[in-house]
Amino acid sequence: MGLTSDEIIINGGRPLKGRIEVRGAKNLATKAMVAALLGQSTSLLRNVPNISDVRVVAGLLALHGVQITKGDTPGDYYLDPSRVESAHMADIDAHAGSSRIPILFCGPLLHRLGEAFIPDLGGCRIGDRPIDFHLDALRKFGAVVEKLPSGIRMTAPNGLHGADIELPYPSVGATEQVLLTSVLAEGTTELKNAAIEPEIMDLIAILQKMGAIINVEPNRVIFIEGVEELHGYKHSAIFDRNEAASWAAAALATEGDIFVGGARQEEMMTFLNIFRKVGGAFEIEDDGIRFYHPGGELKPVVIETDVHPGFMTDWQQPLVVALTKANGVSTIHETVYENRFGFTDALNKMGADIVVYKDGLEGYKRRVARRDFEQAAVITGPTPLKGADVEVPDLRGGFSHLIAALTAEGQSTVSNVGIISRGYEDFIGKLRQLGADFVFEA
Ligand SMILES: CC(=O)N[C@H]1[C@@H](OP(=O)(O)OP(=O)(O)OC[C@H]2O[C@@H](n3ccc(=O)[nH]c3=O)[C@H](O)[C@@H]2O)O[C@H](CO)[C@@H](O)[C@@H]1O
Ligand SMILES: C=C(OP(=O)(O)O)C(=O)O
Repeated sequence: MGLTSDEIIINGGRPLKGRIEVRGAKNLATKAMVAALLGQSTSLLRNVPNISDVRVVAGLLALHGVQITKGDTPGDYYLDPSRVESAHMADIDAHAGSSRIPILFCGPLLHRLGEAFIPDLGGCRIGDRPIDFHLDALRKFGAVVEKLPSGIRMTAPNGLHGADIELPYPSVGATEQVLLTSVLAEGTTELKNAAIEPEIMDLIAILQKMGAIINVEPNRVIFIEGVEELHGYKHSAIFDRNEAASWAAAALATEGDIFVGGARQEEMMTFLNIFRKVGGAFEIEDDGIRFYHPGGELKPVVIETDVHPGFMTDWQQPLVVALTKANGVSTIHETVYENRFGFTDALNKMGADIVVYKDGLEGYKRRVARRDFEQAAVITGPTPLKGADVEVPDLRGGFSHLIAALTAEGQSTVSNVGIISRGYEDFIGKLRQLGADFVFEA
C-alpha cells in the first residue's frame, strides 16, 4: 500500500538525541483563546502552539465574530472580540465532534449574547466523557439548558448570577467552566473541590489580567467576585508539560538524550520523581530540562494517575513504553478515565507483555477511592519490541506508538498519525531533528 500523509514508516533502534522546543500548552492555549471572548478589547496570546486543536478553536471563534490575527513573532495571536454581537453563526454545527473546547464557550456567550449553541463535543475517545458537572454548574448560574439532536442550546433569561458550587470530582474542564462563567456573573461564586492544575492557575492569571477578582484558597476552594466588565489581556501561555513528559519518555525508551527547551521543573515535579525511580536521569537548566538514559537497567514502578499534583493521566501512555524495558513488574492504576489503556493492544502486538485489568486489581486499596473499581495495567519487562503495523487510537496513545516503533527492532508502519497533531506541534520535524530514521510524505 502506498504511503499516505497519515502514515509514518519508522525504522526502530536508533536513540533519539538532540534539542527540541516545547511551546504553550494545548490545555491552556485553547482555553485562553476562549477567555478572549470575555473582554471588551483585543487580547494578545503569545507562545500559542501550531496544533490542530488551536486551529479548531480559532475556527470556532472566527464563526462567533472574533477576529484573529497572527503577529510577527511565531505563536503570537491577536484576538479581537469587538464584532461578536453582530456575528452570524451559520456553520457552527460543522464543528461538531472536533474538540472538547466548545463546551467552554457557554459562559462567555451567555454573557455576551444571552444565548449559546454548543455542537456535539470531540476530543480523545478514552471512555465516557460526560458533561454533567458543566451543565449542573451552568444551571446554578441561571442558565436554561435545552438538549437538541446536534448539540445543546442555552439561554439565560434572567442573566447569570454567582453560585455556590461543589464539584463531585476536581474536573479540569468543569473548573474552567465555572471560572469563565463566574467572572462576569452578578455577585460572588464559591467553587469547592476545584481542579488546581498549573494550566488552571495560568487561566486564572489571564482572567486577573483582564480585570477579574479570583482568590485561590486552601483545600481546592476558589472564590470569585463577579465584575461588570473585563478587558483584553497580554499573556504568554505556560509550557506544555504533557508534551515535555512525552519527549522525556521517548529519550528514556530509545536510550537517548533529549534537551526539552521550555520545560520547567515546578510543573513536572511528580513526573520527574517517577522518571528518576524508573532509572532515567535529568538535568534542570534555566531554559529547559535535559532528559536521558544514563545507562544501567530500568526499574519497575507502581503509578496511580491522579489530579494535580498527582501523576497526570496524560503522562502514562508514553512512559509505558519505557516500562516494557524495565526489569520486573510495573503497575499503572488509571483513576481519572475509565478506559485509557486501549493503546496497549498495539504494544502487545509488538511484543510487550501488558495485561489490562478492566475492573482493577483485587485487594488493591487506593489512597482516595473514587469508584468501586479502577482500571489497571500490569507491565512485565523487559520485553524487546519488534516492528509492526499499528494504528493510532488517540493523542497520547498515538505518541506512545511512535516511541514504541522508534525502540522496536525492524520496521513499523504507524497509521492515523494525524491525531497526534492535535497536541504535538511539528512532531515530524522534531523527530527529524532528533535523528529518527523514518519516511513520511506530507
Ligand atoms: C483539553 C484539556 O484540558 N484536556 C485535559 C482535561 O480534560 P477534561 O477537562 O475533559 O478532564 P476532566 O478533568 O474534566 O475529567 C476528569 C474526570 O471527570 C469526569 N467528568 C468530567 C466532567 C463532567 O462533567 N463529568 C465527569 O464525570 C471525566 O469523565 C473524567 O473521568 O483534563 C484531563 C485530566 O487532567 C486531561 O487528561 C486532558 O488532557
Ligand atoms: C485527553 C486529552 O485531551 P482532550 O481532553 O483534548 O481530549 C489529552 O490531551 O491527552
